[in-house]
Amino acid sequence: MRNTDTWPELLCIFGTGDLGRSLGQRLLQSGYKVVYGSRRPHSCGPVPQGAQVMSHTAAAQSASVVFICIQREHYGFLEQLAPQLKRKVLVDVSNNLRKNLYPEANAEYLQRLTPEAYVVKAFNTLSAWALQNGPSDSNRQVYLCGNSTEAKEAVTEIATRLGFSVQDRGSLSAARELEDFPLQLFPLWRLPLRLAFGLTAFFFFYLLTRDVIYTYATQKKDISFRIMVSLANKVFPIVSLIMLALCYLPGVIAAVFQLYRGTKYRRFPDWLDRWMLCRKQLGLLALAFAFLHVLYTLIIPIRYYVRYKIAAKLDTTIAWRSDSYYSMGILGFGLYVLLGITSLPSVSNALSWREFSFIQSKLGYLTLFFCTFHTYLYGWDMFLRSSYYKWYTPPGYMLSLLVPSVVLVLKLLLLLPCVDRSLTRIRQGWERTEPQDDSQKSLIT
Ligand SMILES: NC(=O)C1=CN([C@@H]2O[C@H](COP(=O)(O)OP(=O)(O)OC[C@H]3O[C@@H](n4cnc5c(N)ncnc54)[C@H](OP(=O)(O)O)[C@@H]3O)[C@@H](O)[C@H]2O)C=CC1
Ligand SMILES: [Fe+3]
Repeated sequence: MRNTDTWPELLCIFGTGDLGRSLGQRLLQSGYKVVYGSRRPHSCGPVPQGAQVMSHTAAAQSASVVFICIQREHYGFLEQLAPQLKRKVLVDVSNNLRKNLYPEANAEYLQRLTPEAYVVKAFNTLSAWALQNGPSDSNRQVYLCGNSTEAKEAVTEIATRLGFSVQDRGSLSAARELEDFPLQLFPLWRLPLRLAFGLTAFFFFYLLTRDVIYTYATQKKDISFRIMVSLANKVFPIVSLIMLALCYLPGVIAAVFQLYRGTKYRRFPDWLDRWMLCRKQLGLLALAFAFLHVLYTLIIPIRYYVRYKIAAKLDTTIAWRSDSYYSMGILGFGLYVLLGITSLPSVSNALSWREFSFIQSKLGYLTLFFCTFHTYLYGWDMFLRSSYYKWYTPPGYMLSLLVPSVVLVLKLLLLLPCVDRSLTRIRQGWERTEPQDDSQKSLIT
C-alpha cells in the first residue's frame, strides 16, 4: 500500500483552506514533502512555501496518503476520483456544525464514496491554529479510528513525527464519536454549574425575603445595603458547603449500594454514574464559592457599618467562640485549597493512586468536617449573641447544614469496623459467589 523507503515522504492534501494550509505547513516543518490537490491549481490561495499545487487527480497519484481537508458537503466529487484513490490512505479531518446533522459519520460517507480506499478518521479534534503552532500540553492528543490497521499505522507514524501523541479509538464506526468531540461544550460542568446557579438563586431570594424584605415590612427599617456584602457572604458559604457535601455524597451512596447488594460487580444506576463523574467539577465550584466567602469575610473589618458598631467592651467567652469558628473556617479552607490543587492534572499525575485517594477522600472528609463545624460554631455564636438571629437562624441555616451533616453521619457509619470490613471485602472482590446451579452446589457441599 505504501512505499516507506523513500524519504522525505510525499504527502497529499486536498483543499487549500485554513486547515489544509496549517497542516501542510506543519508537515513541511517536520520534514515531509507536500503536494496540494485543488480545484484551481493556478489560482488558489497562498500555500506554504515549498509545497506544490496540482489538480486533484495528479496530486492523488503522486502520494499514498491523502488528507481530505474539505468540508463534507463538497465530498461528492471524490466519487469520480475513486479509481485514482484506490488503495490509498484517506485521512478524514472533517467536523460538523452540530450533532446528528447527517445519518452517517463523515468518514463513513467518505468510505462509501471511495470503497477501495483505506479511510482513517484523525486530526479533527485539533484546530487549524493548534496545528500551525504545533503540539502543546493541552493540544497533544490526536484521536484516530479506521478499519485498516496498516492505514492507521501510517497515520500514527505521521502524527507522531509531527509531535502529537495518538490514541487509537478502534474501527471506523467510532468516527461519529470523534466527530462529536469538538461539539461538546463543557459536558461535565453542566450539571455542577446548573446546581450552583440554582442553589445561589434559591438562597439569595430566600435570604433577601427573610432578611431585608421581612425587616422592612415588620420594623420599617431599611437594611437593603446588607445585600451587597452580608447577604452575599451568607449565600456563598452555604452554597459552597452544600456543593462540597454533594461532592462526597455519591461516594457514600455508592458504598451503601455495594453493601446492600453485597457485590461491586453490578452497575450503579445512571444518575449515580453521572453524579460520580462530575465530582471534580462540583468540588472545584465549591472551592470557588469558598474563595468568595473568604474574600468577603476579609473585608468585614474595614466596612463602615462594622466599624461603627464595634463595642469597646471585651467579653472573653465571646472572643473564644468567634475565634474558634474563624479557626475552623481557616483550617477547612486550607484543606479545601489543597484538594483543589491536587485535582490539577499535572499534580495528580505526579501522585500515586494511593496518595491521590488519601488526599481526595480522607482529607476531603476532614475538609467537609471542618467547614461544617465552622458553620455550626458560627450559628451557635450568632444565636447567643444577637436577638436578630434568633428568628432568622433556624430554617435557612439548618438547610445549609442538612446535606453536609447527613454525609458526615453516613461516612461515620461506614467507618464502623464491621461495616468497613464487609465493604473492603466487597471492593476487593472477595465476596462469596452463589453457586450457579444445583450441580455445582452439590459439588461444593
Ligand atoms: N479550520 C479548522 O480549524 C478545522 C477544520 N476541520 C475540518 O477541515 C475541513 C476543512 O476546513 P477549513 O480548511 O477550515 O475550510 P475552508 O473553507 O477554509 O477550506 C476548504 C477548502 O475546501 C476546498 N473546497 C471548497 N469547496 C469545494 C468543492 N465544492 N469541491 C472541492 N473542494 C472544495 C477549497 O480548496 P480549493 O479551493 O483548493 O479546492 C477550500 O479551500 C472541514 O471539513 C473542517 O470540518 C477540522 C478541524 C479544525
Ligand atoms: Fe464562614
